[in-house]
Amino acid sequence: MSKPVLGIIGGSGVYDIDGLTNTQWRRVDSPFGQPSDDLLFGELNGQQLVFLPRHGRGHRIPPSELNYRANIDALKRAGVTEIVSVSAVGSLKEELPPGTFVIVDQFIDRTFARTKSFFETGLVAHVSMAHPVCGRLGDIIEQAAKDAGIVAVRGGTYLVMEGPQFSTQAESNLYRQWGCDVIGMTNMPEAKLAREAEMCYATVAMVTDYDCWHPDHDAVTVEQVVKVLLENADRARALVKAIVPQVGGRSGNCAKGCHTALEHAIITHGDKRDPNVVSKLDAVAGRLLKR
Ligand SMILES: CSC[C@H]1O[C@H](OP(=O)(O)O)[C@H](O)[C@@H]1O
Ligand SMILES: Nc1ncnc2[nH]cnc12
Repeated sequence: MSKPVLGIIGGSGVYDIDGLTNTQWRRVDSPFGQPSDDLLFGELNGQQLVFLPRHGRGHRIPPSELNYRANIDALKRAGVTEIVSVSAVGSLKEELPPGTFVIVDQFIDRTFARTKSFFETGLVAHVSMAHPVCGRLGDIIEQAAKDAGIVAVRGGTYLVMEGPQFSTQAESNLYRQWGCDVIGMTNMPEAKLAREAEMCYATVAMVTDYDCWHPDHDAVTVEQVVKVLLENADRARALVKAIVPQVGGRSGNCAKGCHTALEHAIITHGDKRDPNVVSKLDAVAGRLLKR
């Protein structure tokens, strides 16, 4: 049974969390390489919290070069059990204008140039991604938004593109035909790796633009994204503050199965496992591999 510790992965425009006490930026080493930055450890109203700026402080690292494995592994080593991703996204629907917060519940992963699993030759595992977002954490975010007086749309499909260039209009229209709601570049393989590491994962997507499909709006620019993010920074901060106390209330493992996702996922026979691969997975899968 894991003690609940909230980890926040801050996306574009979110490079720090204010209002924390007992703060310390601490380097956490990972066998998968360098995380995006040091981790910020702190407390919010007596509740422990760990923060990681996804692109590093100062936004140094593009989506395709992020070391997603090191980021999730480092958060796991830091004791994090539930991850809330805060991400800027483009809107693929008229009714989701810039400024809307969406509690995403599905992803379509169109990325192709990233390492997507902690597992490899020498230790093979297949986890379920049918429900990529923890519904319990989604409930917590929804309730926290209500408590903080923030309107947030529950549910939505996030199309994850490779980037770093924004989409062509043909691509944007295709994703709209697929029924996707929002588009971004980072939440995959992050969500897949969080599942493999048996951590709850949920996303607060902050709509910053209409991508490039909308006849009445110019195509997205970084300038526009940053402008809308700054306008919404106070609401994002208030939402995080409201989430923290609710995460602390969990007792026992996540009822949605996030903390036991690997239970029946590892298929490589005990005598065929590569000890080098196994040793790197001490944090991610140590619970099962030490047996
Ligand atoms: C600065 S616009 C494009 C950039 O913003 C989003 O990042 P994040 O998900 O970390 O907020 C998007 O995915 C792109 O990486
Ligand atoms: N339109 C867009 N496409 C991809 N990522 C984004 N992040 C913010 N807006 C975006």
